[in-house]
This record gives sequence, C-alpha cells and structure tokens, in this order.
Amino acid sequence: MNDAEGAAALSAEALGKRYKRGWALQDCTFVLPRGRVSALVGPNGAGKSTLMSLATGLLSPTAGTIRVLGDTPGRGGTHPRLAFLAQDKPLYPGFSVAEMLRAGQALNERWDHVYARSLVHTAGVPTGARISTLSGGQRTRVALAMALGRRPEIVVLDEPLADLDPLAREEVMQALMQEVAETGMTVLLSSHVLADLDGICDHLLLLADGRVRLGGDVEDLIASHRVMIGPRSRGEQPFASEAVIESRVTERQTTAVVRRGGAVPPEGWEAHEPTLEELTMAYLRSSREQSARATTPAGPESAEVAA
Ligand SMILES: Nc1ncnc2c1ncn2[C@@H]1O[C@H](COP(=O)(O)OP(=O)(O)OP(=O)(O)O)[C@@H](O)[C@H]1O
Repeated sequence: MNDAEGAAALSAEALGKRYKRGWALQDCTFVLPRGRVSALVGPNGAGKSTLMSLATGLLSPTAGTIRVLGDTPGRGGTHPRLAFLAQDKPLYPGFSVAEMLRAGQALNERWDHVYARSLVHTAGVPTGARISTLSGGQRTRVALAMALGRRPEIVVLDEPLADLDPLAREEVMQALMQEVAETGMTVLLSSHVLADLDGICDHLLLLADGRVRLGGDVEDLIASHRVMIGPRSRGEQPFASEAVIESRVTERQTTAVVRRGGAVPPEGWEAHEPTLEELTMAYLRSSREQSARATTPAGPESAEVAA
C-alpha cells in the first residue's frame, strides 16, 4: 500500500469486475480522500452499483484491488467502520420504525441510538408506523438513520436522493454535511440528479462504460475547464481538438467545454467556469458519443480503407 492509499477512504488500482455477460468495470484506478463528500456519477449501467458492491465486500474483484480505510473488503463481511445504503433500501417490512432502530442497536456495537432517533424525528417519520406502510421517501429516511446510527467513518449511499422531495433532499444533504464537518465522516454517494451535487460534493468520480472518465477534486476540475460560447459555426473550431471535451451548435451559438490549458477565448467568444453540472454533462455526452462510435458497425468507407 502506498501513502496515498493509506490516507484514502477508498482507493482502487486497476480494478475490474466481470459478470457472465462481460466487464462491468475495467481498469479503474482512483483515490477518494477521507473526510470529504465524493460523488459517483455515470449513465445507467456505467458500473456505479458494482463499484459500491465491491467497496462493501458484497462482490469480489475479478482484477486489480480495492481498499476501504486501507483494508481489503470482503474478508469477514462489510468493513466495521463502513455503512452502506443500497438502492433498494432493505428494511424489515413487518417491523415498526422503533423496532427497526432497536434492531440496529442490538446488532451494532457502535450504535448511537439518540442520533438515529433524532434523524427519524427530524424527518417527521412516526416511530410507531410499520415499515411496510411508509412512503418511499420515509423509508429512505429510516434506512439513512440505520446507516448513520452506526456512526460509520465512511458511508456509501447508492442513489439516496432518488425518491425524496426537494425539501427532504436538502435536509438529507444537510445532515450528511453536518456529520462530515463534525466527525470527519467520508461520504460516497451516487446520483443522477447532478444539480443536487453542486456545492455539496468536493470530489468527483465519473464512470462511463465501466471506466473512470473523470476524477478528482471538484474545485480543481472546475478550474481546469472552461465553457466557451461563440458564434454559430459548423466549420473549424478555434480550439485544439484534443482540448475540446464536447461541443454543441444550436441555431444561435456554439458552446464548447474545453480543457483550460491557457485557452484564451478568441475574438467574439466569451468564457466562464463550468458548474459541476455543466462539466459532468459535457463528459457524459462525450462518453456517450465515444461509445456510440465504438459500437457503430464499420461502413463501406472503412472497409475500403482496411482493404
Ligand atoms: N448481477 C449481475 N449479473 C450480470 N450483469 C450485471 C449484474 N449486475 C450488473 N450487471 C451489469 O453490469 C453493468 C453495470 O451495472 P451497474 O448496476 O453497476 O450500473 P449502474 O451504474 O449502477 O447503473 P444504474 O445507474 O442504472 O443503477 C451493466 O451492464 C449491468 O447490466
């Protein structure tokens, strides 16, 4: 283990996972720092849940390594200092909320009952209600209390915001940020709602087709890119092609997301820093175009070239 891996909450080196149908993750190398909120984003089927299952030891890698707080997951179950909130939020449907919390207390040495109860109270979920009668959003809040009640050092949340209303999303993110600030807890959360991540996540890991397409400190990533807006033009663009992540032409203008690399906006163009959403959308669209090109059958022209 090197120094960076030792200081990391989660790290992977050439990590790969193959199912019967093929590779879900390939050659993934990254380091997620401790005490930060990291966002895991990517299109459907990108490998996010697979990565989370590897981190929690529910799956084993086919290739490479993954480490949680410096340890290899899977030996003896989920890491004792890691809590996982799966997408399907498994809870006992026949239990009341209070019984569920008491089960959490009975099953976990590090359980903080006062804190877990306070999270459920803040969410306005009645503790006498049966789990099976709760709404999707209420179930999420109970599942979150079950995860955070363990006072984990790292919490892994698979789309925790998906069935929450906007106010509940804000409350959940605030509760997480408070934990991060007060206890140094590390959060890794996946989400398709990119707007929710702006201003909340300080680290990003973007997967597409099972590979890491973008990763790093959010401020650094934003500072190293620019959105360039200029006149509508279908011809040559004034940027080196290797600097362009994605470029779109509408009836009125051309918008390009480029690597900064000293790129000064040409005359008639304006530039601004991307938001996290603009940046991730540019990489997601570019990955989709790349994989569409890779799966397009070779046409007659390519056959001619090959011949
Ligand atoms: N148990 C499994 N057996 C076979 N293939 C699987 C299994 N689980 C996932 N896959 C495949 O692995 C790939 C990655 O799936 P995964 O669920 O990790 O993606 P995801 O990024 O979490 O997607 P989503 O955003 O839709 O939840 C997909 O092609 C999926 O079909």
